[in-house]
Amino acid sequence: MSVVRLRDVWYRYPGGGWVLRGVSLEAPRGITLLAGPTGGGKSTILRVAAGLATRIYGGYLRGEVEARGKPVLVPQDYDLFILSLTPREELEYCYEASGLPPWEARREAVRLAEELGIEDLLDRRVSKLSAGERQRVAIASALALGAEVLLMDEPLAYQDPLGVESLIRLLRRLDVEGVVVAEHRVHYLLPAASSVYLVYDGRAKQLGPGEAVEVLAGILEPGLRGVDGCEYGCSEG
Ligand SMILES: Nc1ncnc2c1ncn2[C@@H]1O[C@H](COP(=O)(O)OP(=O)(O)OP(=O)(O)O)[C@@H](O)[C@H]1O
Repeated sequence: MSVVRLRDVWYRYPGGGWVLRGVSLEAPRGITLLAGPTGGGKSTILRVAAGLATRIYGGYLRGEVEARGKPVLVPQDYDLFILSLTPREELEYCYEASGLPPWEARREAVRLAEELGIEDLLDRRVSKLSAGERQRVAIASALALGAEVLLMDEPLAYQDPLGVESLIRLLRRLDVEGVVVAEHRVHYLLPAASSVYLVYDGRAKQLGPGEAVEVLAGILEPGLRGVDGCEYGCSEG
């Protein structure tokens, strides 16, 4: 059963040509990796899956888009996503926006912060947090908004290897239906992925465990071949 399903989806931004040209994909539970060359359409697929493409950018969309539960897109630029002065205010605001009364929003904000290990950040200024800390807050905000399918655009950008490992551990244990990640640094995510799509030229092609390393090494990361022969979905924890 897929958590996100696109069927023959075509999309173009206002005034432009088609940037998605018949995308069909099914993201199962767990982490789905969208990889591919720059400008291939990864971010646009996330926007379409989140139901934001035509709402925010306009343009023209056709084809079928379904998500199991509420999809929330965490964009690469967290400053566009986190609107409050402090994480506490942000989480309370998101919970209230999801329909909780203020007293419950206050309680849930603390509970979620503890769950994600960001309770120490609650009363810090968002503007003074590191990129990695802001990312945690953005993920928490998405969950507080009721995300059941988390869509993440290049979450590994600007993260050091330790930050990457801890983010991937977090993504694997989140209580959501599924996570769809657009990412260039594929070698970190391949072992954690349940499904991998190569996105290029407005199309998406599913890559099986046996071919992902070879194909992505050819296009994105020549070093992949040398790292190990790990097939995706192979590592635990
Ligand atoms: N807001 C926009 N308005 C018009 N065209 C856009 C817009 N955003 C993206 N595009 C175009 O859509 C195409 C796909 O872009 P998209 O950002 O989805 O690719 P991507 O695979 O995520 O690229 P990258 O890896 O560089 O982030 C590109 O040709 C891009 O120029």
